Amino acid sequence: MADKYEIRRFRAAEKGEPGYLPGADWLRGVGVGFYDERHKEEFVDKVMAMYRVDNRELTGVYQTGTVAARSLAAEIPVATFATLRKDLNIGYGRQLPAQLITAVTVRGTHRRQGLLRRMMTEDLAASKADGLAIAALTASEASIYGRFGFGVATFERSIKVDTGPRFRLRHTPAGTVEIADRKVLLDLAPRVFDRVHRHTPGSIVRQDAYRQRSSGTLGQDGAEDDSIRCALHYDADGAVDGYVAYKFAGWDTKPHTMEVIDLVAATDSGYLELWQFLGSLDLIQRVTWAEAPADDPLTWALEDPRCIESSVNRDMLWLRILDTAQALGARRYSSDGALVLRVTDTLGLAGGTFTLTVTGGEARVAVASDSAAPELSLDVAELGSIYLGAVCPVTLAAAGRISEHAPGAALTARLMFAVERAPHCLTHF
Ligand SMILES: CC(=O)SCCNC(=O)CCNC(=O)[C@H](O)C(C)(C)COP(=O)(O)OP(=O)(O)OC[C@H]1O[C@@H](n2cnc3c(N)ncnc32)[C@H](O)[C@@H]1OP(=O)(O)O
Repeated sequence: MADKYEIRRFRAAEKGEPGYLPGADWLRGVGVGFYDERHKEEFVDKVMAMYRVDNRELTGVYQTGTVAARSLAAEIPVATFATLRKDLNIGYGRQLPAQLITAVTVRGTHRRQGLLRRMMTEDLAASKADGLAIAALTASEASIYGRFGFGVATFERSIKVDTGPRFRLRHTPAGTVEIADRKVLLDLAPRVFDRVHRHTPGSIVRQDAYRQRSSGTLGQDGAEDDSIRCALHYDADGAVDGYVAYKFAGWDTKPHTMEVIDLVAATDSGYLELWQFLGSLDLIQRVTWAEAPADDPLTWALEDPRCIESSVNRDMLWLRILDTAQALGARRYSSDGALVLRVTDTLGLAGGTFTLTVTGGEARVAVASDSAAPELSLDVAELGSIYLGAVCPVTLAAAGRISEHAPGAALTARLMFAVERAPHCLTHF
């Protein structure tokens, strides 16, 4: 493989800057991998400008020999991989910088030759060497990333809400909702999201694309999207503390449907009041949202929870612990206790035996000798799964994914790793 392919890594650059062309070719490679239509130049320019704001590192794998006649040029990578660094809320407002991995593609004609493995293992090792304790991704298929030590850590679901006469919430409004021009979200969306991020375990700081998409500045083909609508929630003092960006599915869609593009509320009452607003829209009988929380207060606020038709919970955020002692030490815990954990890691980054002692919610982590008797043994992927409190260690033990050597140790882990409110990640990347 070494002589057939060359790996290049570079930072995203804007139009007019030296790295722009390789970036645009790289984006074409991503489009080939995900079966996208060829992007218009306006779209590419906007995307590269956003990537630059996020300081994305782009990795491309290029053919070194002569490419087949009339096939895609050698400058279009046969494999792509991108990373950016953003903070992850690990519970109780604590933050850990995470290596976010995205845009992973290998062209069908070059697959199963180890290109993904090479890009992934090199990147994880470099991230650890850089001092990061955690990496994260969202997966196109659930069968790919476990082998690299990633475990499912948060969930989401798609919902269809019947907003006909039976839609009634048990909630007395504390604030108000008003319609606004979509463009106000360019400025407001990051500010509202920042408040949500600080109190939501599992939340990841958003990349620049979010405010652009929610405000309709970046539509499908890069043009403005005038179909995006926006409503703002104001608290009792008149300050904006929530918003919903939404889109009408058209008169031909029956029942008449409004699609939520982004719904972000910094307070519990703001969240319910935005739903009251959506439920009150005249001529609309259904509201859909593809990224709703798995554990959703809306369900419990509805007089008739069966207004919600929901998909099964889907895996959303996958976590990969890179440094076990650092990751365990960074968390605040919900219950005091002590555990000896044996962590296995086939990539050799985060394995070992660790004692975790929690007093007053604060952790002390020590590396134990491998001869120390573990109370729980688990792969690093399962450690990633239980880390944010959304996956129950007792269930993983029942599934044979965690071995419990001391009776009750999995329950102790469950109580310790619990977080202050349901984890949810509103950031796809
Ligand atoms: C974070 C994200 O961006 S998610 C998006 C992922 N990308 C896609 O789904 C786009 C379409 N698919 C692809 O581009 C490619 O098939 C990829 C990226 C999934 C795999 O790339 P490849 O270079 O073929 O993988 P590679 O040869 O390195 O295989 C590594 C290992 O993963 C396994 N593997 C690869 N793809 C899959 C898959 N889809 N399902 C299950 N196992 C897989 C291989 O069998 C191999 O296993 P082993 O090392 O234990 O023997």
